[in-house]
Amino acid sequence: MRYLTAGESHGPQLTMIIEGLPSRVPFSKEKVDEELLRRQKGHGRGRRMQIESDEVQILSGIRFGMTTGAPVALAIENKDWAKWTEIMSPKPEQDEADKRRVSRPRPGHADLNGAIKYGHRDMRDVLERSSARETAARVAVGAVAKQLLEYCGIKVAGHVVRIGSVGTERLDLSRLTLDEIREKSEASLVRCLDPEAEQAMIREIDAAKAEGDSLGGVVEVIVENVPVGLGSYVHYDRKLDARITQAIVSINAFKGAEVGIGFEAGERKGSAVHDEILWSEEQGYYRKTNRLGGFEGGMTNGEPIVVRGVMKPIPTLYKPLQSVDIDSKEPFAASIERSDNCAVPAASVVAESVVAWEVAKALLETFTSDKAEDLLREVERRHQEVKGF
Ligand SMILES: Cc1cc2nc3c(=O)[nH]c(=O)nc-3n(C[C@H](O)[C@H](O)[C@H](O)COP(=O)(O)O)c2cc1C
Ligand SMILES: C=C(O[C@@H]1CC(C(=O)O)=C[C@@H](OP(=O)(O)O)[C@H]1O)C(=O)O
Repeated sequence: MRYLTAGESHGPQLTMIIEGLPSRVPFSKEKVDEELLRRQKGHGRGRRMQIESDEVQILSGIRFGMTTGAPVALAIENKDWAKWTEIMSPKPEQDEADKRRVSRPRPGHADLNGAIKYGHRDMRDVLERSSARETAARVAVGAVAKQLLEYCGIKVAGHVVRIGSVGTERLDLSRLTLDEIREKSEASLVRCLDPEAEQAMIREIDAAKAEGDSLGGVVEVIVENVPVGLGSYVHYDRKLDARITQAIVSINAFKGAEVGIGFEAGERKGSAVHDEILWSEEQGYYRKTNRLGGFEGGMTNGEPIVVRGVMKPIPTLYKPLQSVDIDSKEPFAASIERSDNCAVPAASVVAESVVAWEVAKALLETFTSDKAEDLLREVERRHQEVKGF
């Protein structure tokens, strides 16, 4: 299974094609739209989110609420395009657009490297595609993957565990169901499960905004009821933990990812890291702890997948950063009209989506199926097999 996205931030639309989905996967447009709305929300978002009201258009591969097995093509309109038609015009008449050429690279963005790499003197040709607007496309694709996972009994939830200096304790998953995590994060303005931390995060976002500054943070994604043995130890590019962390770092502004206790493992002794193996008639094999976040040897071990990603602060600041004009080579202080000042809550939805995609893809690699019923049968068989193994 694979997907491609196309589209510029201020172009007419985002376009997605998903190939390799089995047939007969239940599909709801409303569920995709719900995910798109979740990505638009969160304290700290800028004015662009008041202009957009993301809604998916289904162009192929779905009939009467089910996938047909054909490629699924989706689109999301950019409402802001109406104001950008001239500047984003594909026609050769460039006079007006030329006057509005972007010659000032923004620190922390793809602008300068992208311009050098692709030979653009107008950095709009870089920034339009490098913009995180593309994450809307990935959430739509992830929402399709989530529906495939849901059909197989696999649940995904995400939440925010840090914004700036405010962090939360690690969750005890034996005391909280995934539905509760989803419910609580949904009720929070910053997708944080701890109400006290939520208030402190909001205060910190507001304070940074007042100073013309921005904030990053850390998000966590949990996937539950994953069959044992997705991914493989036999080759580097089949290790599912590696593919998931790659997917997280591929989200705009993400600078790192960890599985389970992640970097903390480097500080602890082995006995405080590895998860002992137990067996019972009722549960089959299980672990007392899940410090390794559901992975051993690049494969799922049946425990919940727990991954985190760290997002750097938004690079476009109201408090200008210094840069150099590529025409005059003169220094300038970058000024802006609008930007998010914290997009960590939105990014947690993107993180859920890319993780859901990777798990769904690995599921289909392990249990190759043309139709959804065959996939479900194989997944259930694996769950049974593990108990008696
Ligand atoms: C949901 C989301 C919203 C974002 N919004 C902005 C924004 O409004 N302004 C900005 O400068 N960067 C924003 N970013 C981050 C930039 O897109 C990103 O830092 C930039 O493309 C450079 O890529 P890199 O940080 O991955 O190197 C956002 C990122 C995400 C995930
Ligand atoms: C459009 C989205 O995010 C955008 C991501 C972004 C960036 O530089 O990454 C910059 C801003 O865009 P604009 O310059 O049009 O205000 C954000 O609004 C979105 O999340 O849908």
